[in-house]
Amino acid sequence: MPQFEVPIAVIHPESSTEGNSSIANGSIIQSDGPEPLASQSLDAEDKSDGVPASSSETRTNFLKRVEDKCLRSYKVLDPNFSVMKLMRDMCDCFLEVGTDSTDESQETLDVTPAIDLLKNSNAPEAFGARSMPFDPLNGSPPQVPRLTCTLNCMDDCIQPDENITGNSCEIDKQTEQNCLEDTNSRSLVVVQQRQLTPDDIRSLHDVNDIAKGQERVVISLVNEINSELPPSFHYIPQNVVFQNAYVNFSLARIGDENCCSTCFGDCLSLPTPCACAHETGGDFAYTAEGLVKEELLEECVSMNRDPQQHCLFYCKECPLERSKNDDILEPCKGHLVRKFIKECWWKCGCSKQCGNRVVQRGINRNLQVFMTPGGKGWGLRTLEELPKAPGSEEHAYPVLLDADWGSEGVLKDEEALCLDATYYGNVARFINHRCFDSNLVEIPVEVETPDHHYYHLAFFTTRKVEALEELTWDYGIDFDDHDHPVKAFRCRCGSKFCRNIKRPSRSRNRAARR
Ligand SMILES: C[S@@+](CC[C@H](N)C(=O)[O-])C[C@H]1O[C@@H](n2cnc3c(N)ncnc32)[C@H](O)[C@@H]1O
Repeated sequence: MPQFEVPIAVIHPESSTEGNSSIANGSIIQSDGPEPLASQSLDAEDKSDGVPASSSETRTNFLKRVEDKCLRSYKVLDPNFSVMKLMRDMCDCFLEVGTDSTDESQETLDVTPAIDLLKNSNAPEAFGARSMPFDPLNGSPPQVPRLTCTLNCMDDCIQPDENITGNSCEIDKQTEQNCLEDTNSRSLVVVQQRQLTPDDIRSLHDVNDIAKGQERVVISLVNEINSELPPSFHYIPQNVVFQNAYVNFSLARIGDENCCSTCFGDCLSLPTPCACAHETGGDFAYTAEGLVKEELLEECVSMNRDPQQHCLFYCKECPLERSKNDDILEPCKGHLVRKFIKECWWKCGCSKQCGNRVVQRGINRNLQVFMTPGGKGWGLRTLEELPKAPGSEEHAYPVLLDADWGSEGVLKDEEALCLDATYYGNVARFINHRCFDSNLVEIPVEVETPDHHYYHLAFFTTRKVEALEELTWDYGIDFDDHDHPVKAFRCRCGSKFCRNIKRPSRSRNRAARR
């Protein structure tokens, strides 16, 4: 059973969850091209006679770049020659020229020769525009520093903001013909609306790798459904403590009984399991292939699907109930006593490649963020077949780390932790909910500290998952609990066990533990 640890998020006190439940719409998609330019407008007028010297220079520079590119790319123009590619190259060149330039006075750059080239090319296919940076704050259509890089002649056919989407947009042959026939407006437009703030830049998404190289694998993003942009958030591969969250890591808290300082190499190859297997009953949680062992996995799946059959504990004063705005404090609805996995950590003597270090090594599966066709927004899918139980860590929908509340007596509000990937998170923030028969199950994993108060939530596949299948997780939402600090949505999971349609009585208990 393979594992992949995904979600990473910001840890904050549970009480600050309120108001964070919705994920901001709109975001930035950044192509692998250059960063947004300083003020540049490449307008439609033919100013070949009166262009300012700086523009003339830029124009020459631009044309040379296009020519160089064409020479490199189109030495032999074969029957498959694509105008689309040429258009993309043109956009690239504009961006490069604009980025190179420091002259803010230049406002126009005539590209008539390039468009003439297009006119003469008998373009066999539709035009397209590249993905561009977008407004992370306001969503679509983009409002902030952005590049609008498109043919003016498209304006008659398409609203300007429709020209650029998260991916690319196309216009039909008639539109293309109209464009080619339009002799009055034949240039590219690059418009700057305002300067990017450092925060804008940090939250730009690279569609080729939204993790920006911070994971062991690249994680691409595609939208084949509509023009919606990904939400604005900062990708972080590790949890970060936010606000005044009560998280205390210290070597001193890891006692000798909780680590294997005398181990060497791979703990899984020891004839007798070391101290790090105590948490899982004296046997390691993982197989030599890095998968969660079947028995543990089945138990965790059963716990999620049928919590009533498992041990629940009830807080004297439940922080979850306290966080609701009710006048009367409702009794605790119960929390599952969960199974933990404990990995080897800093104080252990084994190697970093030890088989009892899986979640801490990060994502190693080929995953992709994609726009779901069923109205659930963005989702996460695997690009490769996953056997039962590959895992990945941490996540998205705000989750209470309540697995050990029972042993903590009366918990102060600031001690109750919540994983929230609304603004900072990893790819697991895109995992959508599926009632009951989801293909992922979450298991708490200790990596830094043995206190069960702070832990990672790792996702493991509950069955074999086909390539391109969406990865889903049962959030355990009680769709009828309107007081819950994290507001539910209208579930479109498509499961025949969907609790948003017919709600079995057990769901209230499930929801209560999150
Ligand atoms: C953790 S995010 C998942 C990623 C999200 N789809 C997005 O586009 O960013 C959780 C949100 O996704 C949507 N969502 C997740 N599962 C859903 C489902 N089964 N039906 C409808 N919406 C869902 C809800 O809006 C929910 O608040």
